[in-house]
Amino acid sequence: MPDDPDAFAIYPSASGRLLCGGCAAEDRCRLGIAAVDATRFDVVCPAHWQGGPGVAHGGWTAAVFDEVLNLAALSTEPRLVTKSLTVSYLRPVPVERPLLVTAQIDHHAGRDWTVSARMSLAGTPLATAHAELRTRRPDHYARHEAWLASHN
Ligand SMILES: CCCCCCCCCC(=O)SCCNC(=O)CCNC(=O)[C@H](O)C(C)(C)COP(=O)(O)OP(=O)(O)OC[C@H]1O[C@@H](n2cnc3c(N)ncnc32)[C@H](O)[C@@H]1OP(=O)(O)O
Repeated sequence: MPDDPDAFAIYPSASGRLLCGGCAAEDRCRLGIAAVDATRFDVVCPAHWQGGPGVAHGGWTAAVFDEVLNLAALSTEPRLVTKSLTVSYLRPVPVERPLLVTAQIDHHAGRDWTVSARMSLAGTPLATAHAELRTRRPDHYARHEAWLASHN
């Protein structure tokens, strides 16, 4: 745990990838996301995220959206958290097939962001998502740790 948890921010890894705190040490995205640019992502659902036969777990799809929706705003604001995330599951998402996810910023004012994304296979939409992001307060993680300590 760093001395100042609020110093945490996403920076390019050794290989130039933008990775979350859980994947940075391995220098690979365990969800199977590869950025094409800030708003387009090549994604493959790893087989171990299978929910039904040959089909992605819905939690994997939501996690991918959470990641890319934050990535879409990250170049403008590196200190974001997700306030809400809504996913519409339109068709089953196959594992181990090349998917495209596109994301965009719909609105930004002050600390509030609304963003949306779409996951598709060969041009057919499989799922869509909308999220509210918020620029975190300067003491976000310190406040969380203090709150947690008070509940031990
Ligand atoms: C390559 C990598 C790309 C990116 C990777 C990461 C992608 C993933 C991004 C995420 O998923 S972030 C993790 C999921 N999201 C969160 O954990 C956010 C949790 N929610 C909050 O921290 C706050 O509710 C939120 C920042 C959304 C709003 O807080 P605000 O301070 O702006 O509003 P408000 O003041 O109304 O606070 C709402 C309540 O939360 C409390 N709160 C806010 N921040 C807190 C904090 N930091 N610690 C403890 N409590 C906190 C606050 O005290 C208050 O409690 P009460 O209703 O009891 O009064």
